[in-house]
Amino acid sequence: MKSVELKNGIYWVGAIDWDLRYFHGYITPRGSTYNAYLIEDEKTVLVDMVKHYKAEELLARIKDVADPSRIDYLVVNHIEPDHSGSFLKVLEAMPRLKIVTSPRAKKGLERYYKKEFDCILVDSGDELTIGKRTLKFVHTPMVHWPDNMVTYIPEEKVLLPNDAFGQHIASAARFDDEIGWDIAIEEAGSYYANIVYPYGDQVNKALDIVGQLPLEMIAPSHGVIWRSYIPQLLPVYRRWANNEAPRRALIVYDTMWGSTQKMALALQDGLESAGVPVSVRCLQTNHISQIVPDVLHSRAVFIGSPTLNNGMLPSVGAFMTYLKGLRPRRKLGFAFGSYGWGGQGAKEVAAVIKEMGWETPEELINIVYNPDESELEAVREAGRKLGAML
Ligand SMILES: Cc1cc2nc3c(=O)[nH]c(=O)nc-3n(C[C@H](O)[C@H](O)[C@H](O)COP(=O)(O)O)c2cc1C
Repeated sequence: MKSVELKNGIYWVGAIDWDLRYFHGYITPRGSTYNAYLIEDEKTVLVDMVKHYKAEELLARIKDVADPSRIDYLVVNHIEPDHSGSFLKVLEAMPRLKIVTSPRAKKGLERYYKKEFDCILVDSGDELTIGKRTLKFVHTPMVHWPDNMVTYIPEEKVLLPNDAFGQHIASAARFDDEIGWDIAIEEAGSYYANIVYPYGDQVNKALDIVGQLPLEMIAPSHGVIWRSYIPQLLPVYRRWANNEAPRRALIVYDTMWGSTQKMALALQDGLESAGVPVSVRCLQTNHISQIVPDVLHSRAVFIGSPTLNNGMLPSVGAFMTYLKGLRPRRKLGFAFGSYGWGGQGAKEVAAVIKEMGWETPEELINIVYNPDESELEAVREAGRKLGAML
């Protein structure tokens, strides 16, 4: 297994997970990578690791550059098992290694691996000299776990930010320009929407620091390494963190007998006639994790559910639970649906929308059984009205 030299003695030594399709509830059609980095200087440093079943691949790629037994430091930027799962095997192969991490990560490692570890604990702003180069650590708590930190190498202008700026892509390409902006940013958006979305305030704080650093390379822990598209990437991340979305609409719904679907399509019609580009996602054919990137990229979001047994459909319930946890803000939208006698489905959706603090010019549109043409026209009109407000 080969390593890839990124820059003067800095190597990618990670693992490629070609078969990964499910990542803690998130569908990953392109697979992923777990990126680890080796820095060769007077001291040899491994930054981050890989998932448990990829330990051998990590060690093989390290051996391409250095004898693992002479590695001096392991920097743990984040303890989540997709990065730390190989930790015990790494410690076994690297007996002289000293662990460099944050106090919170040390506690987390000890909980996960049921042992005490001697660590060099670093605070935000601390530096470690490894020869000609310096490693500078910046804590970025809750981007997206409490232990998160990033490592910066000022002499090389390289940032190793772990999960920030990541994307789930398995590829022979190691760099953004090898895969192209469109795929890299699409997957970065999907990653942001599914994993980082709730932490916009913390991302903004991290961007305030990162934005000041001279950057030639951002090497995250998943996907391709950013070297050509950094000037485009940082403003996009800032917009996501600020919950700024373009003038687009998303309609998400499920249906049992087609009535809520008719309403969804009438809404689409109304929005389109107001000149708003619309995505329509039925929960029978789209996984919730593939819909939330559209939430990120849409200023308006409409959610439809029929009523089943005094509540919303379970598929819509799962979507609402996921969505609420991701805390999307600055959205416009309303609930809609068809019902027979109680109408609680759309009402439950409306209650969650209210809880999320979205602007709702129409609170909800709830129609008994199969909508007739005049009712569909009212839905179309609501779409046109809201489209004009966007
Ligand atoms: C199994 C089942 C349970 C239902 N339970 C309720 C209910 O508790 N309250 C209600 O108002 N309507 C209930 N309905 C009626 C549906 O909400 C109604 O048929 C609606 O028009 C379905 O919309 P759809 O065509 O978009 O699926 C139920 C329908 C089915 C099939």
